[in-house]
Amino acid sequence: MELGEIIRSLPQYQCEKTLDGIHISNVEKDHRQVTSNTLFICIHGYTVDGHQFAAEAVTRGAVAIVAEKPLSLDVPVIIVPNTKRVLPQVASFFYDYPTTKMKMIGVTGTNGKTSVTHILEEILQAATFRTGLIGTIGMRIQQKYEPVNNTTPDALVLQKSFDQMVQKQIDVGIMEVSSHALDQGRVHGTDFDLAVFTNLTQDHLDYHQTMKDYLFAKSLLFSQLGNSYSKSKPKYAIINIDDPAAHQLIKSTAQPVITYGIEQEATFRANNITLFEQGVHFDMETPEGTISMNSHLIGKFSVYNMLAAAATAYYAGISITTIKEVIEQTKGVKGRFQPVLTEHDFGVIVDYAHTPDSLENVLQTIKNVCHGNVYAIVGCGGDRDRNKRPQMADITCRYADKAIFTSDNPRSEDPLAIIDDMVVDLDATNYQVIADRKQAIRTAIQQATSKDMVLIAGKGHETYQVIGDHTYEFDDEKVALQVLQEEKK
Ligand SMILES: CC(=O)N[C@H]1[C@@H](OP(=O)(O)OP(=O)(O)OC[C@H]2O[C@@H](n3ccc(=O)[nH]c3=O)[C@H](O)[C@@H]2O)O[C@H](CO)[C@@H](O)[C@@H]1O[C@H](C)C(=O)N[C@@H](C)C(=O)N[C@H](CCC(=O)O)C(=O)O
Ligand SMILES: Nc1ncnc2c1ncn2[C@@H]1O[C@H](COP(=O)(O)OP(=O)(O)OP(=O)(O)O)[C@@H](O)[C@H]1O
Ligand SMILES: N[C@H](CCC[C@H](N)C(=O)O)C(=O)O
Ligand SMILES: [Mg+2]
Repeated sequence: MELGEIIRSLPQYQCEKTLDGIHISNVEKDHRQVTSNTLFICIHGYTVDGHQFAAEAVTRGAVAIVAEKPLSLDVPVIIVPNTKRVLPQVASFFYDYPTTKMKMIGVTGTNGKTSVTHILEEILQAATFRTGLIGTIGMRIQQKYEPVNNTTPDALVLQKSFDQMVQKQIDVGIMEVSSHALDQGRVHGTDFDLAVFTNLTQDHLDYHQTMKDYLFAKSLLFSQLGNSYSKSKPKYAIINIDDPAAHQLIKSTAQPVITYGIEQEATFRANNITLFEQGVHFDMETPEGTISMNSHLIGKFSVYNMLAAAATAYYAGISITTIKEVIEQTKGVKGRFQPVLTEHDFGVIVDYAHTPDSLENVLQTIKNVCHGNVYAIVGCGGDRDRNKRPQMADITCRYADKAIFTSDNPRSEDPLAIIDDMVVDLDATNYQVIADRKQAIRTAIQQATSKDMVLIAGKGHETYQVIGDHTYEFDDEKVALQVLQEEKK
């Protein structure tokens, strides 16, 4: 694409050199990715200022630079007021607005995004749609996951991925939309058709400061959902009506609202819920009548995820019959209430609960089905929301018979200092501190006896543990299996 074509699409810019005759074959914001004929965009980040890499980008092949200030370089330097706002504009223009060429589903909320997007992927694939998925576990176009740096990557990575999806004739893009992404405009330029809200509870207060700011960030997905009614590309906001934030989100959007829930009247509503150790039964009210559902997924929170997926799939054009069939078959996602297969008479569950609400839901679910003692191995991530630490410790001690506080990903923090933050005001005494995660898992497994259940919370699908500057291999499921074997239990 010609540089002039890209730059003239911007509302405001200045450049002293001619833009003509320069061909752009790549756009980058990281100088390490620059190749010949790249347009390099300098981003002033949280950690470093990308302007300092502009000269190196030119050495590597950048033929033009977008910046917020003059830089003395031999290539054209296009000055704009704010490169962060320009990035999504250039990205979607360069890749020719790929999300207008497929159906796009965005799922936001504190908990349940990965779970809901995966159920949706299964339903859509069963209905023979070709799907592209982006989220915490990675990106996958139809089959294999590729790693992504963020649950919701930046606009450039996103638009490039959507372009790949269009090239591969993907019908529906499904993605998790994090509050950080909404706040930073990573999804500017993404034309969502269905925007889904799971729930809002405390997390990320290190970043958003207050719950009001956190809610505002979430609401952007709904306020930015289309700007006109369109027959060819109808838009829907799919909202969990039981969540206290629901009404604020409904007010944020001009598009038709579809509700789901358990407590309140809703378009998709679950009644007569029976929770079992092996799954859940419920009746689901739908626009086509009530159907009975039998699922392998566990816990009331999973009912919410199934309702969200069902409502979204229905308004994406899938039949109720297919929705029911797939939901009844699905076994869930790696690391979300995942049983570790043991031949022993106690259960071990790996779960990604890393917020107070998710931990409470999961422990409540285990408590309801466990006939012995509940062991919970819980830690909190370093360099993340500190407010949730004492809450998570308190919840653990309230539900578990025996709590073991350990390390999650301590990152740059002292593991014991994180655990201190967790237990500092704790009145309960039914806990032990074992900072070494493997040792914590071993201790619980050594102590567990018939009918007990051991919850290993916080890291779910993760295959690593970040301690200081090092990333070590660590997979809760594998470690649990190894310990079970070593302990001959
Ligand atoms: C706080 C935050 O959101 N940071 C994001 C931000 O990083 P940053 O601003 O620190 O970037 P930076 O390192 O200062 O770099 C600035 C610029 O210089 C460039 N650069 C940098 C170094 C270099 O050698 N050369 C170079 O060109 C960079 O490419 C960039 O353009 O931009 C990066 C690229 O888009 C993101 O990967 C990064 O996410 C970090 C890793 C992160 O941890 N983010 C978390 C808070 C987050 O976003 N989490 C949510 C999930 C939440 C949930 O699931 O609940 C998510 O969506 O992942
Ligand atoms: N609807 C829900 N409500 C509350 N808790 C849930 C819900 N769904 C899942 N959980 C719990 O939250 C954990 C994380 O679920 P999931 O990975 O689907 O959420 P997420 O929103 O993608 O999280 P992240 O923000 O880290 O990407 C699960 O392991 C489970 O413990
Ligand atoms: N998306 C979540 C992941 C947390 C996972 C937990 N294992 C941790 O490292 O804190 C976050 O950024 O808060
Ligand atoms: Mg996720």
